[in-house]
Amino acid sequence: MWRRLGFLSPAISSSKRQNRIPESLKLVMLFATDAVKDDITASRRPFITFVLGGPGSGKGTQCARIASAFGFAHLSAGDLLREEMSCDSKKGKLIRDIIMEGKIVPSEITVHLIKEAIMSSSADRFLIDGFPRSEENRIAFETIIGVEPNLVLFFDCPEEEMVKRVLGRNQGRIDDNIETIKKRLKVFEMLNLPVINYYSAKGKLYKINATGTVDEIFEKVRHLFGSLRP
Ligand SMILES: Nc1ncnc2c1ncn2[C@@H]1O[C@H](COP(=O)(O)OP(=O)(O)O)[C@@H](O)[C@H]1O
Ligand SMILES: Nc1ccn([C@H]2C[C@H](O)[C@@H](COP(=O)(O)OP(=O)(O)O)O2)c(=O)n1
Ligand SMILES: [Mg+2]
Repeated sequence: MWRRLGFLSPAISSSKRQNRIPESLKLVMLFATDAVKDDITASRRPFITFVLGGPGSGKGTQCARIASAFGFAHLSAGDLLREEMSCDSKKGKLIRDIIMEGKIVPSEITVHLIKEAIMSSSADRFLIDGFPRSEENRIAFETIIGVEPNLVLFFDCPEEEMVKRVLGRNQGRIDDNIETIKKRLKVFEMLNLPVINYYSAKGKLYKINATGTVDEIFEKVRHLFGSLRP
């Protein structure tokens, strides 16, 4: 199956940028012992799908459809961070400032939130929406949670369409403005494309053209998940 996905995913031009792992994350990785990993993987091996794509490419919209049609639990990294951001704490303020700037929150914070969400769910299949957004995110997940995704979806959408959708989103998000979206598009290209290339090379990537109506896009997604039987 994965070989087939690899065949379906055309190679994406690679980024020359290197992502550096910060010292703080190296420490977390050092202490991510097997005992910690076993929290999630000892009694079960959930089917994990990462859902990637630029801001406004339709990840959240399609995840909601996949979750209800195929029984996945939908974990949005952005939603988890926004929930944490609403806390009146130093960490909440840090997350708010980073999101406003269109940058990526330190991986130890995001992976911790995802880990808690997986552990408090009894689901056997997860959509992890908007993660990993950088090589640092990806490596932190693999190290701390100790599993790799079974499948990676990439919603490929032209920039002008993404900008139009984000500006029309109307959900009161602090980052849905033209200044932040411009920064987010740069960050997407610099940090997220290398992750997409990584999974493409591993034959785990399924690239979906994200233009068209929600129904048209979901038809392609439905076809993929219908053939999976996770
Ligand atoms: N295929 C589509 N065509 C037009 N608008 C869309 C489509 N898919 C999603 N949208 C709208 O675009 C906005 C961004 O979609 P969303 O699912 O939040 O994207 P993402 O999670 O990738 O940022 C939302 O207002 C959503 O209703
Ligand atoms: N893995 C992640 C996911 C989101 N974030 C932060 C930075 C992102 O710009 C914001 C919003 O992410 P979210 O996935 O909700 O955004 P979109 O649905 O793509 O518009 O959250 C992060 O730092 N790391
Ligand atoms: Mg989203």
